[in-house]
Amino acid sequence: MTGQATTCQQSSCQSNDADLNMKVGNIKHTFIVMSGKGGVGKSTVSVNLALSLSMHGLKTGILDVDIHGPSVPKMFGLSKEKIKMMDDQIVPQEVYNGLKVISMGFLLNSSEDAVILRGPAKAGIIRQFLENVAWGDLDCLVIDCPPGTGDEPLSVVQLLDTSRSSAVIVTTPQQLATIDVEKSISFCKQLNLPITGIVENMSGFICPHCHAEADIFSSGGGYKLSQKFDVSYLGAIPIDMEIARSGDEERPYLSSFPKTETAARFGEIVERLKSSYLELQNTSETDSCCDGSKAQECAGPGSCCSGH
Ligand SMILES: Nc1ncnc2c1ncn2[C@@H]1O[C@H](COP(=O)(O)OP(=O)(O)OP(=O)(O)O)[C@@H](O)[C@H]1O
Repeated sequence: MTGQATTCQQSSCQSNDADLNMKVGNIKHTFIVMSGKGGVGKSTVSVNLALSLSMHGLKTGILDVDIHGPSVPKMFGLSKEKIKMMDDQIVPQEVYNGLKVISMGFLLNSSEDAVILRGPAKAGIIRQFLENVAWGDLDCLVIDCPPGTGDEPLSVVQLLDTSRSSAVIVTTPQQLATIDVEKSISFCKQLNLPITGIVENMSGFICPHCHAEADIFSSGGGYKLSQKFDVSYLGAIPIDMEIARSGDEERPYLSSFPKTETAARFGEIVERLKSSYLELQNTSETDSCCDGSKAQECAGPGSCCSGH
């Protein structure tokens, strides 16, 4: 463990919620990417969705809170980067024309370093990544969580305003993975975190030669889950050898293959994320009064404004 990683800055942990709300207030919406199971492609999906949102003109950031296995830096070719500070603030790395990236990996001396931290220390680091990063004004922040429903996703949800955040749940099609996703859905429901929808990754394999599709890990598990729990289905990403290769070559798939069948599948998911983002923006605008209070809470003319 590195000295930096272990040091939970007490002053920051104890800073008040108003500070955090003000900073996070510059981020219009946060998509929290979760999965019940490890290795289902959550980081791959997070990285490519964040890049695509950014390429669609939304000011976007990605925060990797996978404290024990941060893979986002490698996927952007940023493995050697370290945390940069300016005026007491952490400065995010910028890639692909303005996509902002922060990862626990930037605190490690090397990717082989093991991180041994208990829950409260992890919560302190996650808080700093939300509070002390110069994110600027963002339309969307994508948060890549470690698998499961442990300390990291719990801290993220507790620190954020759930009216401006929602979950994107990634699964593979097999029953074993979908059983674990049920736990993620239950986690969101218990914490009142809205679910934007489910993405089924590694859903079938498109042969690069004959273009026939084979269901190697079966398919449809994510869709069935969405029906069972009345949650939106965002779409499916096939097994694609170029996705695996891109990860190894330290670049996001969509940066090199923007016009393939797989890219089109990512595009459909991003369109759904964008619609959900715009819908939520409209709702919050019509819902809020001139002083920032909820319209329903406004006592009407002569109280905070005369607009109702
Ligand atoms: N659709 C896909 N086609 C081919 N390979 C994929 C696909 N999705 C992910 N992979 C590969 O699977 C491996 C695991 O992906 P990734 O690291 O994104 O999973 P994860 O769920 O974030 O893992 P972890 O549980 O460790 O956080 C990577 O090598 C990645 O390149």
